[in-house]
Amino acid sequence: MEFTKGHGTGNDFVILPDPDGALDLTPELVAAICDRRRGVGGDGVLRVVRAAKHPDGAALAGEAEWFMDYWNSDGSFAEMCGNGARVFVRYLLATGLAEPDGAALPVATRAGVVRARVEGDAIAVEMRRPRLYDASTAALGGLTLPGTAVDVGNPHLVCPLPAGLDLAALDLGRAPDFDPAVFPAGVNVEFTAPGEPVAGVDGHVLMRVYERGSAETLSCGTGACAVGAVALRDLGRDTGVMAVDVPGGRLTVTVTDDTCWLSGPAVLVAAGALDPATLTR
Ligand SMILES: N[C@@H](CCC[C@H](N)C(=O)O)C(=O)O
Repeated sequence: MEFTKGHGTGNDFVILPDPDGALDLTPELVAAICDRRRGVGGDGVLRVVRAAKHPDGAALAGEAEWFMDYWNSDGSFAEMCGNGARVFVRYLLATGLAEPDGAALPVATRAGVVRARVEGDAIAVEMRRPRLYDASTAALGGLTLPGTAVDVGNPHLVCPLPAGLDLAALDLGRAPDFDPAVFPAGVNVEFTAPGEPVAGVDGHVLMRVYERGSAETLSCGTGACAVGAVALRDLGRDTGVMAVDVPGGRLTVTVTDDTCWLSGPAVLVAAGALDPATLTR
């Protein structure tokens, strides 16, 4: 089985080319591939499959040639992955499966079609505008932190830390508790703190994330969009540009009236072949 390894601000993925949807990908195999000691290692898997050849992509085949079949490292599915979409597009362009013709490149996902463009070294993806829909809480190490539930195609809970709490000192070695009545399918939890002023943007936020299905990661693109939208609301704004710093680097989030652009580096670092039989033995 051929694979390529890539990452966006340290959110890393194993990319599996499967144009005709012929791979027998199971949750067990995905978890084995993502195992950082016995497998290739990654926060998730991106299967590159023609939309027409995947049951979840077929309805979108008229709008996008390629479907991003995203899996978390524990073998669960997610509707959307912002950094994954950016790395997916980097892969399509690097392998010639898509041409950088100046127009936005459509990619089908379980959360609908997203559109990507190349911005110098960065790849930007246009997703749905984050929908802030509820107040909720996350509990972590004896703390109960109020937050905002946000739908970015997948579920998020954004919890700004109270003054005096150190973002870097949070122990994200175990999952935060959340209200399953608000998040029946689980949730990605972002913890945030204000950043120093940055030129050229409307605000700057620092974030760490505990991802549903992947534990703490160095970055989460949809999480950054959720954080950007909450920070803009807290500034009294509907739209604007936010710099969101994650442990793996900086993402730029632009919230417009209708959509949200996520921009940042997307890099392919290795390629090879793996033997599923040895991984699952
Ligand atoms: N890291 C991703 C989000 C991946 C999916 C998430 N863990 C979920 O289950 O919703 C991103 O960059 O958006």
